[in-house]
Amino acid sequence: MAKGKNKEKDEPRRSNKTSNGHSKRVHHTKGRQETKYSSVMRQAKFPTKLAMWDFDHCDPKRCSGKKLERLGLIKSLRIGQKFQGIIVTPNGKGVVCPNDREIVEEFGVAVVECSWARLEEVPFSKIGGKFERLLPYFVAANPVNYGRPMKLNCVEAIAACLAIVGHQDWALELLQNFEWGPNFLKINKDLLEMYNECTDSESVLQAEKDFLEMVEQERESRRKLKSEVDIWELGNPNKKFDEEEEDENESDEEDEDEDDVYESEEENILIIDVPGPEDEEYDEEEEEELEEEEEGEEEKTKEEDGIEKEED
Ligand SMILES: C[S@@+](CC[C@H](N)C(=O)[O-])C[C@H]1O[C@@H](n2cnc3c(N)ncnc32)[C@H](O)[C@@H]1O
Repeated sequence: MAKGKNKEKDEPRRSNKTSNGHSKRVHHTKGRQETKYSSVMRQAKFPTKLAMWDFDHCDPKRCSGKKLERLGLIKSLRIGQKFQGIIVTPNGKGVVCPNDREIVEEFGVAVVECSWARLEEVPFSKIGGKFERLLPYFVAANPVNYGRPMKLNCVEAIAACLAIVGHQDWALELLQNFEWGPNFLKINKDLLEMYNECTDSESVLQAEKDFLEMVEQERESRRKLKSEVDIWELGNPNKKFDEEEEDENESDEEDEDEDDVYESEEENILIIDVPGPEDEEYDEEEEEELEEEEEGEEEKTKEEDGIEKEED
């Protein structure tokens, strides 16, 4: 039973045997009788069958498969037992596609609850079934692998499969059992819309390829744009280095620059010296600092001009 998170509504009492013929465990918590049967009822209520082969690799507190099991939404399968529905597995051949809808509706979805780091320990030949599938590109929303592509946990993998075949409602129903869950559908909204328009595995793979190419192109043009902007913001680099050399010779002034920040006594403003490429902490992305440097440089030039004129 999930700790204090049992959201099950009161269910009508039924036989005290589970679907496997085992006796239902009964827990007495704070005067309330909680039975495993409510879980069984929930599974019966979920619109399709969900199953997993659980290899007990993961911390039960963080394992999404185990949580689904505690909620009675998923059934554990034995090694050697095959599954008739769609099996979302790293061992899959094709990818899940909208054409899988009927299989999902009739026979359900299964996953392999194991650690990503211990996949080689999984006896894939002894589990699985006729419809083993990979998932196309998705980004994980779970706290363990947040933001990482492809490494979905079990509930995300099942939800992704349900959503691809057009059952976003079922996907959401499942994900809502996790605080972060609905975010999975939000961050993958565009991808899902794209996959929903496909038909078979090939068309999903093509959509995935187009999407990844588009992302790469956007990344490339952002990179180009940024480097152009940086060049303009830096001004004339030759001029900058000449000036720095001159500054180095003026050793008295240099002491004031020790922390790269000093105060202009005349105008009482902070002038920040932006580190150059030779400085250890130089960061190309600090655009704001570069802007301030330009302004600082202008101020400095004005000051120096003023001094020279006075000396003249
Ligand atoms: C490796 S387990 C990790 C489970 C995790 N410990 C949890 O809490 O859910 C995740 C399972 O989800 C399914 N899965 C996740 N991402 C997948 C993908 N890109 N392709 C196929 N199956 C995937 C597989 O069944 C995989 O074994």
